[in-house]
Amino acid sequence: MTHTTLSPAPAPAAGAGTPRAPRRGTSRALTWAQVRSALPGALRGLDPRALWRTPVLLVVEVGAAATTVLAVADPDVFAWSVTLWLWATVLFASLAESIAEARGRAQASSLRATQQHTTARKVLAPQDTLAAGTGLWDLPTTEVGSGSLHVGDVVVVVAGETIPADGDVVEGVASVDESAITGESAPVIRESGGDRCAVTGGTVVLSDRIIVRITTPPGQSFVDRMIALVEGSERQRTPNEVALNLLLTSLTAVFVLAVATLQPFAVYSGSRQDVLVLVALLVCLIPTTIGALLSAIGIAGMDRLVQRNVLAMSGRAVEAAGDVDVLLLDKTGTITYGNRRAAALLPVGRAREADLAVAARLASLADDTPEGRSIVDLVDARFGAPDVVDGATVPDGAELVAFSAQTRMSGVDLPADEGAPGHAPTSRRLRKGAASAVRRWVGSTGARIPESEAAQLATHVDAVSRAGGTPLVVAEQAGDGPARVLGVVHLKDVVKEGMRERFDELRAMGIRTVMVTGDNAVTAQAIADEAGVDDVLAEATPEDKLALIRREQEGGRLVAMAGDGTNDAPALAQSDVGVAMASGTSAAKEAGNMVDLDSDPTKLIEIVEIGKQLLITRGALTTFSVANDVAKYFAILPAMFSGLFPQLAVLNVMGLSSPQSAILSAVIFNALIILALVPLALRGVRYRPSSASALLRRNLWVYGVGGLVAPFAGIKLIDLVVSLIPGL
Ligand SMILES: Nc1ncnc2c1ncn2[C@@H]1O[C@H](COP(=O)(O)OP(=O)(O)OP(=O)(O)O)[C@@H](O)[C@H]1O
Ligand SMILES: [K+]
Ligand SMILES: [Mg+2]
Repeated sequence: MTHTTLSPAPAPAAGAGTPRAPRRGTSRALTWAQVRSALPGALRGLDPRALWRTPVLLVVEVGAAATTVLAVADPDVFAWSVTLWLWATVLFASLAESIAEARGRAQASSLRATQQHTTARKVLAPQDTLAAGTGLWDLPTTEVGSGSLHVGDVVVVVAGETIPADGDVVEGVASVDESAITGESAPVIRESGGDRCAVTGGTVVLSDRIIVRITTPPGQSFVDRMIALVEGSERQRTPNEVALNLLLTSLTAVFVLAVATLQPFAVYSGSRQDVLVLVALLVCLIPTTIGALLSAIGIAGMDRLVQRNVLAMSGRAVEAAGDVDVLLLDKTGTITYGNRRAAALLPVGRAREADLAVAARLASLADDTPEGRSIVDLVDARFGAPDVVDGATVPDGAELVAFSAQTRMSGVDLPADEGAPGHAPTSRRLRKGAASAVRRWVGSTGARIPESEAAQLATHVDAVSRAGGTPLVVAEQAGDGPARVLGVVHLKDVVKEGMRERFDELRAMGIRTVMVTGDNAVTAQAIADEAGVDDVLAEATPEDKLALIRREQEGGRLVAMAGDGTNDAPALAQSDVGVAMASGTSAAKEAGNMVDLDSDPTKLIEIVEIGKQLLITRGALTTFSVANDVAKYFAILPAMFSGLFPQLAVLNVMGLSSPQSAILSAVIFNALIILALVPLALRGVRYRPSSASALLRRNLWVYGVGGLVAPFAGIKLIDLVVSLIPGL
């Protein structure tokens, strides 16, 4: 057995190697080309069946259709100008969404490039052989197109080849270039057994070879699903969007009623109004601005996530991210690099280091986790392997005890051997695992660990844990006798760089970070101190993680979780925002609602920022839109009734040139403001970490007062131009 041993963080050497690939969609400014390419989509969006979902805009379209009929019947410059600008209003609204979708598509196409067809080397064997997942190296293979692979198929990928589809490594270790999807040039290790077994279609194996079991059918990979989402074809409205849309619709209904009932009063007081003018008034009063920009804001949020290499599977999760209170992270592979490797053997009592080595190696030969293999590697490196035990494989008749997150142990039951001369043949049971678990197991055999040994064991466990390492205690039971502890294996792991600063940032955003780990309390605390998380939950089983999340949620808090392991899957599914590391298992990725292609748990900072930005942008533009409509009221009402009530002229604070010019200017402003705000809707309102109430106050000021003032200036300016048009 040979394994590639790479440093835990294969960082590209400074000055050497390929530079970091540019982030997707480097140029984020809105260009004319984008607007032009969005035009056909915008025209399609004028279809009433498409507008049906946004009643505010449907009302504008119906109004535009009505004024068209009126203008045809009784043509004059005013009627045609209003009509034209009403159509422009609907078109601009449709254009906003279309531009957002077009930008999403551009973003997605760079992802789609990774989903090209390749040939795959499919292993030919009966289903049960494939399902076993071992001994697949020497089976015959056949070449097939990646498009014809099915879930459960098993393929061999060797150095230099592209991985044909998303899957899990079932045998082997390889370094993989994932730059096609992450833009990150440093290779990553993918290996069977552990929490780093998932591979993504389109990435390239750099060294060694692996056997991969396909986990997603072609066309339904994470990348495919994300593409469908950013392109808008599968975008479903989030509960917040639905609620806001409902509010906008009710407001619209109220104004439709108000404007409709205006006419009887007007007739009664002898100033019957043109239907044209009533339609113009209605369109100016209903919240067209936010109605037009609402879906663009949502699409742009998803789009910003893709730019940061995060694939979100639902818009709802993006919104939830904006309100997250607690972030749970698992330790190994999330806060640390997760390349836990055996570094030292610490014998206890009468056991010699060689005894411990033999037992640890035997107990690991069939342990397909990276930890298990690293123990075999360490013993082989130190003692020159198979000489220590006979044969490199577990003896016939041995029974493996696989590692589980519940038992936190693994090992092997060896059958009775011939026995040394003078000794009766005895069977042996070997276990290794978390100290508390192995102590319990030793106790269950009726053994009492002698006091001196117990003290020595505690010292070793403590020393390893304090150093942030994971101690695995090794114990042995001969026959039915009492078990004895042989010693401790020191598994070393390294905390990822920059964790402390990132957690400080999260704290500034008001988010509490909790590390949840299956490891012991001392190790957990050591790593927690080094990484700077707020809280730890140690010796946690998957059920404990789940219970912790439920507890937080019952307290009314929104929980985000970053994890990579199969044992994290239930917790990822339960949390409001579940971010699975792309390096993690497919179970974790299926359970979460986001996948981080960079496998960086602190990406949550950016995810939260984007979520907050989305919520703030929506709130700000809603405030602006409603404030705007109030101001337009002052432009139109005096114009409508000034003939009848000259006193109303006081309300004509803007000093607009004529009633017709005032009404037309308001309509034009109402249309242009949509276009003017498209860049802001796409870019999002700036977010700086600060308290929610401070943000609210600031935004009410900027967008509320701004929304009130802008129309006065805007309409006045437009009026100056419009009044030059002959015939008005
Ligand atoms: N291969 C193994 N054999 C025996 N025991 C193991 C093995 N791997 C891990 N353990 C023990 O089980 C404990 C739980 O491991 P696990 O990987 O499930 O942790 P976890 O809950 O995923 O948390 P984290 O990933 O943050 O460490 C470890 O702390 C270690 O003591
Ligand atoms: K309006
Ligand atoms: Mg884990």
